[in-house]
Amino acid sequence: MITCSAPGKVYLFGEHAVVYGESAICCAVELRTTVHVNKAEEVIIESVLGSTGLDFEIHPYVSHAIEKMRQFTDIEGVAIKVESELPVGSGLGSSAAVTIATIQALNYLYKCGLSLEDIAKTGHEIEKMVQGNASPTDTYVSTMGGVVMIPQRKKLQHLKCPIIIGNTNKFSSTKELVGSVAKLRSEFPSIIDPILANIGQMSILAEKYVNESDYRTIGRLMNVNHGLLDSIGVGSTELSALVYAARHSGAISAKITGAGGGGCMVALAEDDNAISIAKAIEEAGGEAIITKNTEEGVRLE
Ligand SMILES: Nc1ncnc2c1ncn2[C@@H]1O[C@H](COP(=O)(O)OP(=O)(O)OP(=O)(O)O)[C@@H](O)[C@H]1O
Ligand SMILES: C[C@@](O)(CCO)CC(=O)[O-]
Ligand SMILES: [Mg+2]
Repeated sequence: MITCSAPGKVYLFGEHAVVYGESAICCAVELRTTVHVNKAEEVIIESVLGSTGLDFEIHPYVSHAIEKMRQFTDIEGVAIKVESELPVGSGLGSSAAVTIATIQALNYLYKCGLSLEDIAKTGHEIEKMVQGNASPTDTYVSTMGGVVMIPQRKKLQHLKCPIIIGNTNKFSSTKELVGSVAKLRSEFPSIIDPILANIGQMSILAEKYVNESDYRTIGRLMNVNHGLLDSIGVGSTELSALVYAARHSGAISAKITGAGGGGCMVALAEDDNAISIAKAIEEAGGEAIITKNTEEGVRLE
């Protein structure tokens, strides 16, 4: 049996805009998806979503990963078991983490010799296929770990401050939210395109502050990014409640992370106020997770 794991992520800047080629800065977090694979008589996929064979409805990412890996090797039957610390469909990159961990586990099991770059690229192709339109961000950061800038594929300085995630526990489908932004953009290109370009500029400006570990300035820009995400329709009452609870309890910054709609927000904290921010998020009706940036991308367990 081979076991691999891959991390989830939070966006400091640039979700949605990155789908249209703008820049984003994304940060791998210490919450991982673990995938066990073993040769078997038939295809069996087991996860919190159920137990299936090759199934593009219930297990689209894992099923496409098996199909893609069939381009490199002969896979007859395989038993795949997924365990995850990441909430499903919540903006923390659960789809990318399960995809990347599955590809790497199959890569080891069948000795395909894929490099990390190959794995990130194959993962991106799968996200595009399932999501309709997808940036390479989530799959790249899940493969490489650290803090990365996309589309430049540049590694930035490790983020040392505590990261607080607030989960609304309201499911959000990335495919649907990416579709709703596409619709808004096609109706009002002269309004929406400059907003997306502005978000991209924020990432370009913020690169320097990330590399200098200037969390105050990063935070001020993240708050602006939140407002722009709200303006393109990916906010919600529940997300706003958690964002403002975090800010009022002393967070350096608080914004939507990932596709939005429901799902999660992210706040940056000082070393000494992470717990009080987490409490404020819980009091506002969210589920709080205190985590940090990890340099560990996909790995063999
Ligand atoms: N533990 C898991 N086991 C099996 N499939 C999973 C698991 N976690 C996520 N998935 C797959 O990923 C889908 C959710 O992906 P989606 O892109 O909508 O949300 P996300 O990746 O959590 O958020 P975002 O893309 O905004 O970061 C699920 O419907 C399922 O197909
Ligand atoms: C909303 C989006 O920008 C981030 C999802 O985590 C979609 C993508 O980049 O594929
Ligand atoms: Mg996803």
